[in-house]
Amino acid sequence: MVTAKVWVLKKHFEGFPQTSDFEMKQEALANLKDGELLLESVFLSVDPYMRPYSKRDMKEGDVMIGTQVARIVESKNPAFAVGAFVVANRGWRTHFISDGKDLNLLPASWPESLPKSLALGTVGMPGLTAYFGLFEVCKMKPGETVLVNAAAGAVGSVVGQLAKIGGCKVVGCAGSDSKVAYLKKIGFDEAFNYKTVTCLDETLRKASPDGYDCFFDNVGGEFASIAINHMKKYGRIAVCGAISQYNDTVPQKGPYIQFPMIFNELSMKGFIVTSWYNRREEGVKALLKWVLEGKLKYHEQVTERFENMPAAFIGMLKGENLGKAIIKV
Ligand SMILES: NC(=O)C1=CN([C@@H]2O[C@H](COP(=O)(O)OP(=O)(O)OC[C@H]3O[C@@H](n4cnc5c(N)ncnc54)[C@H](OP(=O)(O)O)[C@@H]3O)[C@@H](O)[C@H]2O)C=CC1
Ligand SMILES: CCCCCCC/C=C/C=O
Repeated sequence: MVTAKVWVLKKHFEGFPQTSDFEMKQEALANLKDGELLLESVFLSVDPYMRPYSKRDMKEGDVMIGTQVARIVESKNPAFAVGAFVVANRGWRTHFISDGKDLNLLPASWPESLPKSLALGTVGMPGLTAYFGLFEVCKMKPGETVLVNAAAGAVGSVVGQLAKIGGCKVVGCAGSDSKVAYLKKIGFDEAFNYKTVTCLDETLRKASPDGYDCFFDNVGGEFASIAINHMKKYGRIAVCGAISQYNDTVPQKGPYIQFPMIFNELSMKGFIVTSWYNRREEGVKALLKWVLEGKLKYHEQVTERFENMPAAFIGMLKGENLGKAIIKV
């Protein structure tokens, strides 16, 4: 019999998550029935959505939500061979049993040269968020100027590079000078540290005096309120995330957005990446191709050991990650 380690939400987060809000437990897994598989997590993902979704969808004592790349260690299902790797959505667990219906096999064409953890990042959910958010929600066109915040993270770093692939000028910001240097290295035309600029309004104007056609907003709050005034006529805003607000205990009061929306005839659309998953295969194929061609660079912030998942999650929310935050079990 296999015993899985799992992390549960011991206490709902109040403000910034604390390690004491989590508890590690053990779960005895039953023997496999016909049609079932036993899987072990190899890489797990910590993502910002876990913070707002924990409040919306979880109760205390539930296993933390999340995805993993897992290896099939035992199979009583002829459609799944032992040794194959899958992406699963089974939460913070070291091992689990599946009937195969909720698994996505890694593409057979997955190259040996690429880490399988990319299926949780650049070639996974965050990469797909950038792909559909930029091409479908922002409807980015060649020659335009794109603004993205949280640009050195899992989604933002792909947004900026896809904008370059698509023939745009790209401006990004991040929370440290080393992240800014990374953005320049991967091809951003302009990049700045939003924590140290003296005037965000002036910095945005200087980076693109004519304004922005597309704004891929990962952050919300004050940044978005200022950036909206820098949109060009008919500009498009993809409301992807609002990480600056996820840990607020008192909702922020923003300036009101009607004036720039009306006078510049802007479009602003929120989206959830999974609504585009009917085209998941197309997105994965495109992202994988660009990675293999060297046009789409990636960086992963790998935390070793399942035991360190809460620390990795909290660290990611604090900005300790460059690129995708990953846990290697
Ligand atoms: N709509 C959708 O379907 C999806 C939305 N998202 C959203 O996209 C955003 C980025 O996600 P992801 O790329 O996975 O995460 P990241 O890898 O970018 O990690 C989060 C980053 O957010 C930045 N950050 C944290 N707090 C603040 C703050 N107060 N102000 C500005 N930046 C902050 C930090 O970088 P720094 O050092 O630069 O501050 C941190 O590294 C999130 O808002 C997330 O919720 C993600 C996936 C799908
Ligand atoms: C199967 C994983 C689903 C992830 C959906 C993420 C949506 C994110 C919203 C904001 O961060």
